[in-house]
Amino acid sequence: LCLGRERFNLFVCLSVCLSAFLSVYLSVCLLEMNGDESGESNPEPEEFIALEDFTGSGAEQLSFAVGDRILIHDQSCADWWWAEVEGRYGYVPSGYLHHPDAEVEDGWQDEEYFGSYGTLKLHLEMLSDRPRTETYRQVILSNSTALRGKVVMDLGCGTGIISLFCGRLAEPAAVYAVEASAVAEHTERLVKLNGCEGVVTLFKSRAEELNLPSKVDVLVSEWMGNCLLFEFMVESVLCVRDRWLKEGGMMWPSSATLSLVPCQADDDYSQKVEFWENLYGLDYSCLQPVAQEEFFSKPKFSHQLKPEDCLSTPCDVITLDMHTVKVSDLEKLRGEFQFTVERRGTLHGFSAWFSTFFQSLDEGGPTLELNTGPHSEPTHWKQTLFMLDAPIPVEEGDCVGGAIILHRNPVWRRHMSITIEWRKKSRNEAAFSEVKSKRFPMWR
Ligand SMILES: N=C(N)NC/C=C/[C@H]1O[C@@H](n2cnc3c(N)ncnc32)[C@H](O)[C@@H]1O
Repeated sequence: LCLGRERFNLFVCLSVCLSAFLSVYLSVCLLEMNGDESGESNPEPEEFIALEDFTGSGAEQLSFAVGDRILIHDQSCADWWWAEVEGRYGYVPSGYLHHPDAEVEDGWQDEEYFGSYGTLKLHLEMLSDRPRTETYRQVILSNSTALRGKVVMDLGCGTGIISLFCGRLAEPAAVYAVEASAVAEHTERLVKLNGCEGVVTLFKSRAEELNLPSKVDVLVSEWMGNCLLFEFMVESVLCVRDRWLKEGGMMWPSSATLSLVPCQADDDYSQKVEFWENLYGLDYSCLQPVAQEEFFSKPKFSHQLKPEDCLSTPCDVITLDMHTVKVSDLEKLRGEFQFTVERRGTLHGFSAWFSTFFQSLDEGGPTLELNTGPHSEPTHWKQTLFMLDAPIPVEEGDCVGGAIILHRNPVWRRHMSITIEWRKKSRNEAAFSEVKSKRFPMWR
């Protein structure tokens, strides 16, 4: 009996300890779970800056605007973080956020940028681009009389070809050839080799740091990047314009436009997405969303858009007047569009390209144009393709309306994101569909 009583007491004691342990354990778990909701139990939330506007979908996602301060409570998932914005909780896309302390030693990445132009590779590509280079030659040639006695600056002259056109095809008083990369060593020799040292003076310097003997009458530069603005060399051109161009001086290009067209892209869609449907008799279709993300979340540059893939007449969505546009205007550029579909097909996405225009120095003289679109001779830029996540069948007479927004990256100053918003109205419908949108980083 006494053994039994001892065992009984032991049993009671153990069960009391066990239930105490369980209740403590459960309350900690509950705290942990509740804590996740408001972040109390987690370490101090970290503050990030929104690089971009974001419109959340569903109750789970938080919307915010570029520049908003976002408190991050949980980064356990790579792409979606648990966040708080002004007392609201939800998930936010981590790619839209920048940590203020993240050491951005140089948002312009100048070392890498000018390094890339220090070898011949990119210059060979640009010089091999006949429509590009020939347009600048024609601009100098057709203005040769008016250029007599003028002071010209060639900003970002590279190997100096535009400066040599000026020296050989016209009689300017002086040409300031400005080049910051190591290619300038070769430019020095090219100026001598082509008998232009009396006219062309080379400045191996960043254009923003120049000290010139005089202001200039003409500022010529070939600054255009993918989607017109990538690299944002245009900022250097505008800074130099404001500092060194005489009142009433000429900018070449004088203006630039970004054009857009809704298009088909059967090859890209079949090779990158449909490809996974039936692979040697095997079903790989679960990889299609992965392929969408990997291949279509960024723009495709150097896309060769065929005229027959255009679903409507292109339209100019953004125009820059190079005599008046301000650097601050470049932070956010928005263009609206409304396309009428001209033939039955599949809307896979939109293609973009740019044109630049060169006003004549002679009153009433012809304006020359460099058009990098699908109806012109191909250039090294070709076109840029923005693929939507789901193809949209379209009929002749349908309407595709929307907007394109170029948002400069507040941290990585040579980068931007391009957001395309679109909606469709079939020809026999009265109302447009809901607006959809997709943001394409170029490239951050
Ligand atoms: N992307 C196209 N189309 N052209 C790029 C053309 C870039 C060329 O211009 C030079 N460059 C760019 N920005 C500056 C600057 N701020 N000061 C001096 N040189 C500069 C680069 O080193 C290349 O040689």
